[in-house]
Amino acid sequence: MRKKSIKDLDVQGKKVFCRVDFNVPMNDGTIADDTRIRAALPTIRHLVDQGAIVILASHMGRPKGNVVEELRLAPIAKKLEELVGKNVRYSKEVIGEDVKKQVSELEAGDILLLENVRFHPGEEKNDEELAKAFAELADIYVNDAFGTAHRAHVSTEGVAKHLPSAAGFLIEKELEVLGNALSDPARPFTAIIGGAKVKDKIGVIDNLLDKVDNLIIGGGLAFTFVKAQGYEIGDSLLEEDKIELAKTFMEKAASKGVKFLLPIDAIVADAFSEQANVKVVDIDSIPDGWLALDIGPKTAELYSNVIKDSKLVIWNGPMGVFEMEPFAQGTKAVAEALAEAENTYSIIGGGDSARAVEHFSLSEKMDHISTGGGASLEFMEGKDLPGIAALDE
Ligand SMILES: Nc1ncnc2c1ncn2[C@@H]1O[C@H](COP(=O)(O)OP(=O)(O)O)[C@@H](O)[C@H]1O
Ligand SMILES: O=C(OP(=O)(O)O)[C@H](O)COP(=O)(O)O
Repeated sequence: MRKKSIKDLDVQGKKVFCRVDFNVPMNDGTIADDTRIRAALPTIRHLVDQGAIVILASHMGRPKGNVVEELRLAPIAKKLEELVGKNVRYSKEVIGEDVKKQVSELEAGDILLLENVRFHPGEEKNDEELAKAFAELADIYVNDAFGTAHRAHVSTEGVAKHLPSAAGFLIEKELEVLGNALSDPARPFTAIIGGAKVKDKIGVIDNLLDKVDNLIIGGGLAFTFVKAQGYEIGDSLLEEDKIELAKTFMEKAASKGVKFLLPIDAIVADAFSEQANVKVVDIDSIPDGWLALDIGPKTAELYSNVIKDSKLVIWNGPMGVFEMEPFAQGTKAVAEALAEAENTYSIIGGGDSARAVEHFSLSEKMDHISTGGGASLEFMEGKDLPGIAALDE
């Protein structure tokens, strides 16, 4: 069912409580990457232009209900001011008398940014009292925090139950792009799954096998599959209790005619370190005591060719430990193949893959970089995202 859009609302003179995802990477008090702030600008600008009184709420990091000085949103307010070109007020409180007073002083087109909502112990517990307190500040709730849409917290879900609600432009765009990709995919459709979180990604692999033509596996999670193929993997990442499941996925792929691509060679190291001894080995020759930390050059070439022959590619999770130079080549090769593939629509599923693409200065060449890692994964798994489910239809 289509959710109500911010476009369907008359917000002139109305107080709008708008949840955004300003959970940006910080480096010594400065914003290391403002992508998520920029991604929320269309909604914020629309609200300002339509004469709404804009109350913005976001989390940053995981302060677990405590006030953590380094996680205050003051630098975000400043950055936002620069980006929207107008004064942004900032409250050092999440909720309370001071917030109420500040809200009462706002006029149409004004913006107030509340303090990091996760400083309040009620936020992540989806506390009803906090939901009511937020709702009392406003007339309308807009959710534009796609990156946090998979969390059922007060500012993403609870508050929606107390106010008329709608989705912002970023959430709409993410749902449209990801939804189209999955419901009516251009073919050949290839999914690339990498990274380290085997447990988190098992569900999505199962679900994707019903949709894709090619499933490419890389990163640390590949080695549970390599082990399932019967090879020794040394000290590489392994989820012992997922080996049997990995086998069933390979069988499912075979029975569905889905090409299931696993590394055929790897870069192995004798320690998890940039200074380690490193060599390239075929996948059946990972030495005892060594760790596979990247796909090898033959695998990179194989994967690149499949990418270039695809019409649609979704990518979640790096191919190796790209943060360390000796293990960055596989991820770089995949990013470059996507950048060069002119007839391929590329979707990057947030998180570390987005960071990797940025790291190789290839972001501009991608068709869609999702602002949500976990959220885009849960969406691809076919799960309902609570932050979206709670919005009015
Ligand atoms: N072969 C590997 N062994 C161990 N860690 C790996 C390997 N390949 C990739 N990684 C690590 O996986 C991490 C990202 O995993 P994950 O969080 O699952 O991805 P994402 O954030 O894109 O969803 C990166 O920090 C990377 O260093
Ligand atoms: O950065 C986020 O998620 P992501 O790393 O999965 O993209 C979101 O802001 C959600 O943060 P959370 O995982 O602490 O709830």
